[in-house]
Amino acid sequence: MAKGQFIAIEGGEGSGKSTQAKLLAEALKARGLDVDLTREPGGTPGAEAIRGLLLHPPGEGWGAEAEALLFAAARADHVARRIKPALEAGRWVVCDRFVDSSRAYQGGAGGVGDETVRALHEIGSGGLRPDVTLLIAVDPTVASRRIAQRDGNAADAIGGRGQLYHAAVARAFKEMAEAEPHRFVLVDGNGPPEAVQARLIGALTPMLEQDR
Ligand SMILES: Nc1ncnc2c1ncn2[C@@H]1O[C@H](COP(=O)(O)OP(=O)(O)OP(=O)(O)O)[C@@H](O)[C@H]1O
Ligand SMILES: Cc1cn([C@H]2C[C@H](O)[C@@H](COP(=O)(O)O)O2)c(=O)[nH]c1=O
Repeated sequence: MAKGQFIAIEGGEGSGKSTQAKLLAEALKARGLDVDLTREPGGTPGAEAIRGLLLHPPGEGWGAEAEALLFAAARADHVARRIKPALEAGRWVVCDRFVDSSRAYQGGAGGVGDETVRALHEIGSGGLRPDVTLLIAVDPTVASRRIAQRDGNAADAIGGRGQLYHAAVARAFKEMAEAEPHRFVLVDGNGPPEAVQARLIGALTPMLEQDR
């Protein structure tokens, strides 16, 4: 059985990841591929429970290291119980965020450091990396407008962090993409969803043609 392909969609808040992940899963299914659409943090009952603890923390919230460990724990469960079995069964996995979010948010903006996040990922998930990571970038004012329209004032514990934090997240993503150009594809997320989707599909064309 051929191993499936693992596609991660990354980017800052409001860049359109969830919208694009859904559209991409539909487009891949329409090509006859067996697709598992999932997300992080989450994707399994245990990881979804950890998601609740991370986005709506009890008490005074988590310290930076505890937060990084919780994301790694959620991911370990998700990889072991859902992503790896799907790939081994020849399915394609489309994941709305993966380890590069931990590298950008906890490692970069949160100050835990890239090496530590990667070490946690090695322990928890055997260092699994996507075959391709689609990094969606939008103008920050566009992203803020979309989030305000979607959420009003109801930000979660991480989305509600200040502008400086989210600017550091964006910088960390950019640096990762520059450092690993063979894995990352930078996608312009400005414009209507259908136009962004066409760019994503364009970026995946070599992978799709290889699979024919
Ligand atoms: N290309 C687009 N043009 C206009 N609005 C969009 C576009 N893509 C998504 N939206 C809208 O913007 C909001 C945020 O989109 P979405 O939830 O897909 O982003 P996200 O990157 O997954 O956000 P988050 O990381 O905060 O969960 C939603 O209300 C969505 O309908
Ligand atoms: C996987 C992952 C996520 N986050 C943050 C990013 C968002 O603020 C929330 C939830 O994600 P959503 O796309 O808005 O649903 O969690 C993070 O800090 N580190 C991670 O590894």
